[in-house]
Amino acid sequence: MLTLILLLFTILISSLIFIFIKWAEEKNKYWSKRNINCLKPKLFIGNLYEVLCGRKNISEVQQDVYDAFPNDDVVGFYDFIFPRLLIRNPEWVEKVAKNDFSYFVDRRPPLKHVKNPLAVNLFSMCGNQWRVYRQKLSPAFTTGKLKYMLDPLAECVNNLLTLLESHAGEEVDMKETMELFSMDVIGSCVFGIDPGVTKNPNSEFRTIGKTIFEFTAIQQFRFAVLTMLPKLAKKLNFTFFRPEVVTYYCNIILNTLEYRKKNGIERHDFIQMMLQLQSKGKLDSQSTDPADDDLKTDKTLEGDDVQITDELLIGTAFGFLTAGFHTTASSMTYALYELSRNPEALEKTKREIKEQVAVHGDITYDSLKSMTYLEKVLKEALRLHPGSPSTMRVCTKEYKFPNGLTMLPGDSINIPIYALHRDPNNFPDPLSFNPDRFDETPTPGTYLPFGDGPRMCIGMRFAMTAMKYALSKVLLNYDIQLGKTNETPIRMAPRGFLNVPKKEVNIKIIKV
Ligand code: HEM
Repeated sequence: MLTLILLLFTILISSLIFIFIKWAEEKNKYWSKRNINCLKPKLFIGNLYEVLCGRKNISEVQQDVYDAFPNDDVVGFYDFIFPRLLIRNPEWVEKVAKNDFSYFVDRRPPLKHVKNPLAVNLFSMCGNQWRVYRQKLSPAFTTGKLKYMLDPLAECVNNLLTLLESHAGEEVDMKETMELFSMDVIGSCVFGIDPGVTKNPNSEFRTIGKTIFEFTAIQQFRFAVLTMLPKLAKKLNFTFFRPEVVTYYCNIILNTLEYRKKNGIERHDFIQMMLQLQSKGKLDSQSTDPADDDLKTDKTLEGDDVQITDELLIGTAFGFLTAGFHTTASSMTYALYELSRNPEALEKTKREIKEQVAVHGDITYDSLKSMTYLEKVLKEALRLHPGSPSTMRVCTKEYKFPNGLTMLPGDSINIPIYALHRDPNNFPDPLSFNPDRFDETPTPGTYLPFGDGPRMCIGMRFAMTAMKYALSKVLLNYDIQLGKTNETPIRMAPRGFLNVPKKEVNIKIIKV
């Protein structure tokens, strides 16, 4: 009897495993059935094998797929079991991100099974809710508002200079230093507190913040379950962020909100603007500056509304932290790294900064605006090392590409930013650092460090201002030389969603 039960049990388990494997094999035929080229995916992990075993970063893996089919407009990619259409043709990139945006409004399908205040933010919002909230939030990022943001930024830059002062004449790990600076900026300008991260790298804001971005094997497993089996994830009470992280950031915002409301305190930062949004329903000042044109949104939605709850404010601030921290830190690190390897570009940048300081008396908002070469240096650093490997869109209504290829609601699209930036058809001699290539505007759909279209990075202007401000102050005070102990070329950390240097990036700083 026991033998029979064991036999039946073995047959049952084997059949289940067989069905599961057949199901996964079927998933891996998605692109071949649609006659779209792709590199052979592995069972359950798709094209992510080299990422999961730590050999390559997701940008490099997507570039391999992109480069494998140089004559195709699109190629197939498998993110675990999920098929994504990777777009190679820049005109089609423009269609998805900009011209036919109404078919591709969302970044991902709605996160129906996620119950977590930190998940409610602009990045993950969908449809009309996203449109309305983006429209409400956009004025916070206009040129006019950013000018005021220089006050809290100045404090962070001073702390950075104090930190560098104590290491003058030495090799400094810029990866670590810029991460500290970037955390200070988010703490001060977004959360409205003085996180003291540059002064004390072991502060709670930094140590807890660091865990958000750790992509350990357990995190990878949780992420895989959350994305592939969201219902099971809910049953198992899985969240992407650990409960103590959620509690910590919720408390900071709630305490700041309460303190400001109670004491009538006002400060030039994002939390203040979000408080205004909560009390008045909108932010004052609609910008007429043409530089703010990309922030213009859909006016027809002015009648609709999104309730600005405390939960939404918490999610927004946390969203700014996750979207802005690593991207800003690594862009500055890469800019300094490239400048330290390119003495001519470094000299030109330093000369421009000195000239502008002579004209304006100091580093001001207007002097930063006039630093056009520094801007090109940052643009070129962002071309070679974009913070984000790619960006996503999901098809929300049936759509046909010019060759007749049909996208169905739910089909997922990937715009491979890194691969597009390194394609010699888009940028000749793509691996060389040449800021002057930005004397001409890149072909639309080829250069997207901040994404493109109505859903592009809302923090772009803030990030550029913060980076220009800090870099100009650093280069006004220091000469820089590439450290002797770096790996060349520096490699990207293989795990995680963003392009971050794998190891330290040492640069010698010499006081001038
Ligand atoms: C160098 C720094 C940064 C880079 C390279 C960067 C890059 C990006 C990219 C590629 C996207 C996706 C855009 C798309 O899908 O078309 C994005 C979205 C976003 N970024 Fe940034 N970002 C940076 C800094 C920041 C900062 C400092 C903030 C906040 C203060 C921020 C907030 C956001 C938000 C909220 C979104 C989602 C926008 C939406 O869906 O409407 N980013 N960013």
